[in-house]
Amino acid sequence: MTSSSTHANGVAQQRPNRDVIISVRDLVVGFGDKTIMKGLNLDVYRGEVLGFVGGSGQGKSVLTRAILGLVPTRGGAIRVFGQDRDALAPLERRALEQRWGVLFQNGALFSGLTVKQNIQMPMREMRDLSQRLMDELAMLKLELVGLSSDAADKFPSELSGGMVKRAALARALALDPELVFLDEPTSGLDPISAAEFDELIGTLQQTLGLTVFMVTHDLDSLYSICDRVAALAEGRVIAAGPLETLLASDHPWLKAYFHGVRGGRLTAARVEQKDEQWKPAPTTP
Ligand SMILES: Nc1ncnc2c1ncn2[C@@H]1O[C@H](COP(=O)(O)OP(=O)(O)OP(=O)(O)O)[C@@H](O)[C@H]1O
Repeated sequence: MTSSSTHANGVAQQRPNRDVIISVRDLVVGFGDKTIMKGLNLDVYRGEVLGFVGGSGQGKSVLTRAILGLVPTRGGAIRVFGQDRDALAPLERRALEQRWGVLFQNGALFSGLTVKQNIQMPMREMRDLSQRLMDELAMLKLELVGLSSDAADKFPSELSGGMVKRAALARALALDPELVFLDEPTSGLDPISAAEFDELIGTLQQTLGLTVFMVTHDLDSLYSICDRVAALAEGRVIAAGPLETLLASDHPWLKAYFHGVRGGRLTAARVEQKDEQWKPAPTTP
């Protein structure tokens, strides 16, 4: 089931159909005597960019890592592509993990490897490819994320912050995933680089048909590329839906986030911008 909608940035696009790609039910996660997720529920639909927001330390990264199977859960169920990874045999789990790519916070590139070697790391682990083919694929991935071939033989320390993010995105795309997890992809970037990175994610999502789960603090990203937003507070998803729905919420955290001192300025500016777009074109006499 698909229908057309308008992206937050005004670009017409397909609304995500209702195929659930990630389903989280009654999830409980904790460390020691601290419970972080207290019965969390969330659905992520095929072909959408879901922005996941929440205060610092609320558990956004923990949820991402729980979905990826990197932290143990204490209760509930997580299904990705309809499969419960804990119930899978090792080979099936490996096949499932090849269907997603991850951009960890700050890129998490291996500092001792060049960009090309970083991109080839998942290929080496998961595929049996010749070096020549891996070299060609690495160059394609670099081009896809807007990096020149000169970047291939550089080490992460020789790259700018924006280039690190792009190289990390290229690595996340190494195995042609259907689903991509992005943990604060624009953090640490200046506003221009952040906007360019948002645009890149939006373009890739549309051209490659990706489903994107994006943890972010960046209000601009929510406005420009997210189809839906989910908000985390007190161990649960307190709201999920189009940004307009969250903007209208009375929940104290959402009100503070979107209409507080910093968020309020951006929200007002964006609403004004949208009003401008909605004005009818002037008629010629
Ligand atoms: N391996 C761990 N062991 C113990 N506590 C942990 C572990 N990983 C995360 N936590 C705790 O879980 C809580 C949530 O952390 P998480 O990194 O998910 O927050 P976040 O919402 O992503 O924050 P931020 O926006 O600041 O990145 C924090 O209190 C953190 O200290």
